[in-house]
Amino acid sequence: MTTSTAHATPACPGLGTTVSAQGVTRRYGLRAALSDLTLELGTGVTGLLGRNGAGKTTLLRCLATDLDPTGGRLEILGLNPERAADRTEIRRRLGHLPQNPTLYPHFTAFGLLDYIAVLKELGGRRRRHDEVRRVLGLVGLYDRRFSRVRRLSGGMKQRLALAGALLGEPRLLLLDEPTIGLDPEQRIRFRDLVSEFATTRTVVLSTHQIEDVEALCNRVVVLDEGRLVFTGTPAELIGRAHGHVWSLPERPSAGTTTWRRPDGRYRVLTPDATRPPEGYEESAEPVEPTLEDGYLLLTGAADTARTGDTAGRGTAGPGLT
Ligand SMILES: Nc1ncnc2c1ncn2[C@@H]1O[C@H](COP(=O)(O)OP(=O)(O)OP(=O)(O)O)[C@@H](O)[C@H]1O
Repeated sequence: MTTSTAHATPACPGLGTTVSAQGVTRRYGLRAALSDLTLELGTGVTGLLGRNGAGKTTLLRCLATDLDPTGGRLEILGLNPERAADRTEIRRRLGHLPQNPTLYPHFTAFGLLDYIAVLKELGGRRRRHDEVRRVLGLVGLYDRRFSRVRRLSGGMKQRLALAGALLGEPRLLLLDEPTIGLDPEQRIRFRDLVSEFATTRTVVLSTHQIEDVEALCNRVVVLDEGRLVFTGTPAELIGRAHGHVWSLPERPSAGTTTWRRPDGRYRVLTPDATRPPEGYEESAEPVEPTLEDGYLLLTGAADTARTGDTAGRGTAGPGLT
């Protein structure tokens, strides 16, 4: 299912709605970081994609009740974040890993999570400590629980911040670029953790790592300049690029998104038409598209790469309707 701007979109069928946004707008001064966003999300992992500045963090911050929309209506976990009592209840039930989490450097890993658990009002001392140990185990930092935060590596700090978001088993988990700095082993561990977590809960994952979206998400939302330009399954986004990807024996003269593969042939993404680039009708071989191809076509980035025109946004790919 695809939408250009403000069309209602169903959540995962049969799995209930966790987040409902109706015409949500968020302005910073005159700039609209989110424009008239209508969207419903349910159980599972939703991948939030978009270029730098597309509005992903702004959307997550609105869902985390950290920012108020300047227009439209949000419903989160059946509650209205405009009402103070509801807002408190939403905050009790959500976990948020922000883009630049604040981690007090002189705390130990355990002490920091315990501090967050106190703020989250997670029961008495014993229950709280059990919960802290549980999430430390989930992110593979149990052995480092007595290390000072400042002595942890970048990837470990990221995992510690994730553990903080997981405290209390939130119903809604908001993750802003969570896999930055993780090594491959930890990234797999992250996928395992999030995919299990999302069998009964809602996860919204903002990322530039398209392979994480392919691996984890049952739903993809693409933002472009604050507008919703796609919502659907990963397979539907890949489907956008069918017939647009080719393998050629040489770099085509008319530029398009391309690179030289290890086998010496050039992988080419043609934004305009589902036919081989002109002059290569005989030698072109069709290539199975990836999610990245669908995304590049949708956001017009394939055209931008071709022209080298980073400001030229008038050449949107065929997915923009
Ligand atoms: N506090 C702020 N004050 C003013 N403008 C802001 C503020 N935060 C974000 N913006 C602007 O809002 C727009 C959306 O920013 P946002 O951080 O939501 O994008 P993003 O998709 O998360 O980007 P990235 O992928 O780079 O993290 C951008 O134009 C940005 O410059």
